[in-house]
Amino acid sequence: MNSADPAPHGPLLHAEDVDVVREGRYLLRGISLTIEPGQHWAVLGANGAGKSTLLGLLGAVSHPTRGVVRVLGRQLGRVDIRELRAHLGHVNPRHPLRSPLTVREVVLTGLTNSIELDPRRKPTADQLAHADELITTLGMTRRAEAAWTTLSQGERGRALIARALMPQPRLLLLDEPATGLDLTAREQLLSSLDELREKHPELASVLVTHHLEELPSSTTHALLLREGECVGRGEVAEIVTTELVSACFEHPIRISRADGRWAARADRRSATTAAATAAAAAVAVA
Ligand SMILES: Nc1ncnc2c1ncn2[C@@H]1O[C@H](COP(=O)(O)OP(=O)(O)OP(=O)(O)O)[C@@H](O)[C@H]1O
Repeated sequence: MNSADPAPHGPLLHAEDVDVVREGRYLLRGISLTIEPGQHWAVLGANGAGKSTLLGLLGAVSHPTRGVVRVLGRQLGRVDIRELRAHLGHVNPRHPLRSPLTVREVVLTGLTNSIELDPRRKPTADQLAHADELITTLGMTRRAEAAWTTLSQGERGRALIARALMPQPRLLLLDEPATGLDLTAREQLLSSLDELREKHPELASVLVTHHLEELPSSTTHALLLREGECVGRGEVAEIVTTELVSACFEHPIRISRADGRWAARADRRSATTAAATAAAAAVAVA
């Protein structure tokens, strides 16, 4: 792991009673979360629930309005966040690269956390070998020499995960990594994540999504957000349930799990019952 690691022991991340207020509006309210090595969190919620806002805090990109966030033992607001970011692998699906770097070169930019290659920094033989190992883990060996500009969205996603892992971070943050992928690309991405987590048991991750089908089977914990507030938080089997997910999305949803993966369907029976109850209540009020 990274040699200048500021907190080799203890939780990787600890947020306590955090509020984020922007323009007088609560984007997050009273959020607490502790992430230990080896845990793989899913953050779920409807559009606008505050998932990306939370990921911004965890990635030391923004600060809480109230409450405390400790990333690798360091409190946000009291340390140079650029230093902390070097220990976090943040995968931004809107990576702004325009030039035709090869997949291997893109992965190597993870060493300097830059968009383009830094011509002054030649990678060492060990770093090149590490890049190739990550490319293999992410299933991109045959595309290692391909230019970024020619990659499909799924290939770009996997290249960016390898790039984020280049500095050997302890925490990997993934913002909707499967958005826009076709079925095969999504399944390849999720298998790569499962494999990665198996190979690096100390790595922790946070994956944001609004689709339960996009959760890798290696997910261990979940946090459900509704309008900036926590609806449930804990071990995935206790949180990703019909009851809590329905409350999170404010819609009757039935959750099923098969082969370690989750599926969500609108619960028509409950929807009909809910609509009938609402109609009866409206009649009663009238
Ligand atoms: N800087 C800001 N100032 C004011 N409001 C903001 C700001 N950033 C985000 N918001 C609002 O905060 C809410 C939460 O945004 P956020 O992007 O965290 O949601 P999300 O759960 O990631 O949504 P989605 O699933 O659509 O990506 C949204 O209503 C958004 O418009």
